[in-house]
Amino acid sequence: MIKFINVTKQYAENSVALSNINLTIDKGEFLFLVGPSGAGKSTFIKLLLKEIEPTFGKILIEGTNITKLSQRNTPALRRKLGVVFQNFRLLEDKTVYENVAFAMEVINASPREIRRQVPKILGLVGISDKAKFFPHQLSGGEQQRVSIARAIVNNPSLLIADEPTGNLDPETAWEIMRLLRQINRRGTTVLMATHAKDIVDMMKLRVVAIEGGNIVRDDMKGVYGYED
Ligand SMILES: Nc1ncnc2c1ncn2[C@@H]1O[C@H](COP(=O)(O)OP(=O)(O)OP(=O)(O)O)[C@@H](O)[C@H]1O
Repeated sequence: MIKFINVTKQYAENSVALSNINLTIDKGEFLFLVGPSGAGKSTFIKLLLKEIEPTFGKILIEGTNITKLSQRNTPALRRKLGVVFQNFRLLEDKTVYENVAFAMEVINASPREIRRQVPKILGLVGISDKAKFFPHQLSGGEQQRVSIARAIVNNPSLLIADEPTGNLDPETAWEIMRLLRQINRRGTTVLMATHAKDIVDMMKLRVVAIEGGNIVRDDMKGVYGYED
């Protein structure tokens, strides 16, 4: 469903963030993206989100070459992608329910669909009892559940998680991992960039390691492979 074909991203003349990357991610996979700081992980994610454009090469998402996509068609692409960040990025002046509903409002879902879908997703991520709370009234793990709910409420085919456990204690981090794996088992492809060695080593899933803009490892049932 995702293909990077000879993708290079050069920010400046002497700064190549990704160098001739070729990678295929199949539908339903769970993939960890690892590598030292500055390796190119965020650049990889920004390219998928079309926040930046590759210098060379193309990126296909479900057969669509996103590098060729017009601005008019970019929202349709973004609908296929859900994103979760380390620092949650919830709207502080909206309740849990409203945060998730808002993601549906911006794609013009009907009020009826929203009333039906939001409670269902809050249930799925295990946060129904906090629907009327504001983000500052929630623990970090609960806030991350809300941000996951928001990311999946429009049924994206790919969920991108950029360090989703980075701000959580180990126990809460594992709860979030169980949730991401559950969402993956329901059919959503998951791409997770992380520095969480224990999690990567325990889960025995596909691991792609980037160093200096190159893919240096791509293993099924891989390991983290770094000491930090
Ligand atoms: N806007 C930019 N302009 C110039 N160089 C950049 C820019 N963004 C990133 N880079 C460079 O590209 C390289 C890859 O950066 P990137 O942010 O993708 O790394 P990363 O693997 O996500 O790191 P981390 O694990 O610390 O988040 C780095 O050398 C970085 O300095």
